[in-house]
Amino acid sequence: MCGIVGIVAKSNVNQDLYDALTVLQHRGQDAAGIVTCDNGRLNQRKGNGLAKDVFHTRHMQRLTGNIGVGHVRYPTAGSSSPALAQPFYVNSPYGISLAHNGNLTNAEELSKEIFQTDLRHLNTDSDSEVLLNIFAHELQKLGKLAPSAEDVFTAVSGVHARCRGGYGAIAMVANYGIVGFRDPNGIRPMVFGSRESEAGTEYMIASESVALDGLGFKLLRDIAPGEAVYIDMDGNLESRQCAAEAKASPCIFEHVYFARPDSIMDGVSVYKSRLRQGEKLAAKVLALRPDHDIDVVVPIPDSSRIAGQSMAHKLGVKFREGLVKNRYIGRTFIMPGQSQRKKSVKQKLNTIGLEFKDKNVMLVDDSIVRGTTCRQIIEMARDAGAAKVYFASAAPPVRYPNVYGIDMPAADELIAHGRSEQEVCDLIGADWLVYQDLDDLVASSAEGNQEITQFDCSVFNGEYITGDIDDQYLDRIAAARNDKSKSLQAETEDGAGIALHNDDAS
Ligand SMILES: O=P(O)(O)OC[C@H]1O[C@H](OP(=O)(O)OP(=O)(O)O)[C@H](O)[C@@H]1O
Ligand SMILES: NC(=O)CC[C@H](N)C(=O)O
Ligand SMILES: [Mg+2]
Repeated sequence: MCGIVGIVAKSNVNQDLYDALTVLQHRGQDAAGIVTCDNGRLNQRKGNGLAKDVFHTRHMQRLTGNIGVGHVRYPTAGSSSPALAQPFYVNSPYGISLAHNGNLTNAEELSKEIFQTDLRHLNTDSDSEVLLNIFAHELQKLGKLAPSAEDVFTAVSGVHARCRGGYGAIAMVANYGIVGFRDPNGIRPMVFGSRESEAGTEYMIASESVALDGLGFKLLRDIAPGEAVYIDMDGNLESRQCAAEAKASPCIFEHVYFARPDSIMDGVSVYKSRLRQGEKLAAKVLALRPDHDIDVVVPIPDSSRIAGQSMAHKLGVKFREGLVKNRYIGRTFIMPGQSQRKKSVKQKLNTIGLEFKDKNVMLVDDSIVRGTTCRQIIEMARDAGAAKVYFASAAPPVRYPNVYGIDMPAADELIAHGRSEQEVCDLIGADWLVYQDLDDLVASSAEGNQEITQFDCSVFNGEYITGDIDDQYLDRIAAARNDKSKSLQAETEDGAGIALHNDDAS
């Protein structure tokens, strides 16, 4: 669930790429990178941190060129080392830089193929480096001195044939153009848009439409599942369906949590989808407890504000912002370690006492994943004098790992895994817990675009739409990426800065 962007413009793209990354920052806080191409030379800056911390004026000045790609990272494979910051680069063929959002589920097998059959070297354990090398190999084997749009599309078809999982990617072929492509299920999102300049039409491809809005690009449309969109250096755009079989199954968790509400994703307004989530949740509350005694609905900022508002309205009770967020703390869920997440909740949110004192409060959050947030907030609500503390989740219980680009690899770290709703309620210390039904969540999104008949809901129902996920795979990723393994990895990572892509302190 990273943020990716690519721009083909008529003048330097550095500032626009930077601005787009800051708009996409909610998708990844761990590392950021930009690569531009100027007269055949690539300029690159990447490192750990937020976009504003990674790019200084001196870097921006050197990131010249009318074409470039950018990335903000939320790690879902490999470590958090600067060596895994993106875009990744490979010199052959042509010089390709790639920014990836998602997760390949067959990266391990592909790594072997890349070495043994494709005769290529991988320097990290990032699945994105795998994706880049597969794309590069598929393009190289066409043996062209200069690749055409057709060649690029053939290479994307080759990627579809070999890579499994969820991926949205933007690749820049030095001196030739930029291609954006999605996996055949369109699990991860991607849109493109255009902007008119005096010198001609400019294009942007990005994870979310908010990146286009912020920079004056007009949303043209989503890239379809399995489709690729290629823009050459002169600004000629071509698109092609490259997958043998494509069927939209976008990740519903984007609508729950990841995406910004002002984005339009696969034709669905994320804002409206969240409004509908709140209405349906209220309908469930009214059905279960027609004589409820809720005095006030309080959202847990930020992501549940919209669902909280529509829920309160439908319930006919007051909506109050009883929790204030420290805007300088990032999103806690996408932080890499549990201790960091836990500490950040208290630093991030504080109660306004009068909204809790002697009241029956319905707290609303978009989802409960590890239970880090809700446990602490319920405690805070009680400390603030609430009479009763009810809790509503705009998403159903998260019970299964995600394998498509959300870092929820270990089932036993999910508070609802193997537990009934009542058990979760007891664990988090609420007086009543109500979860959204999955059908209602799906309807909240599907009502925004009737053409999408299926969503990836694997974290709620354990059904993995790519069909290649078995228990052994889940055990493997759980062992490799649970919180304990990640903190051990972080401790032993002192040498990481010495990898090929150094994070120079300059
Ligand atoms: O059950 P948990 O493991 O705590 O995860 C769920 C919480 O994490 C997210 O908030 P986050 O602070 O990341 O971002 P937000 O400010 O966008 O709500 C999400 O909105 C929930 O509040
Ligand atoms: N969240 C993502 O999209 C992550 C991309 C890639 N799998 C990584 O870990 O770097
Ligand atoms: Mg939240």
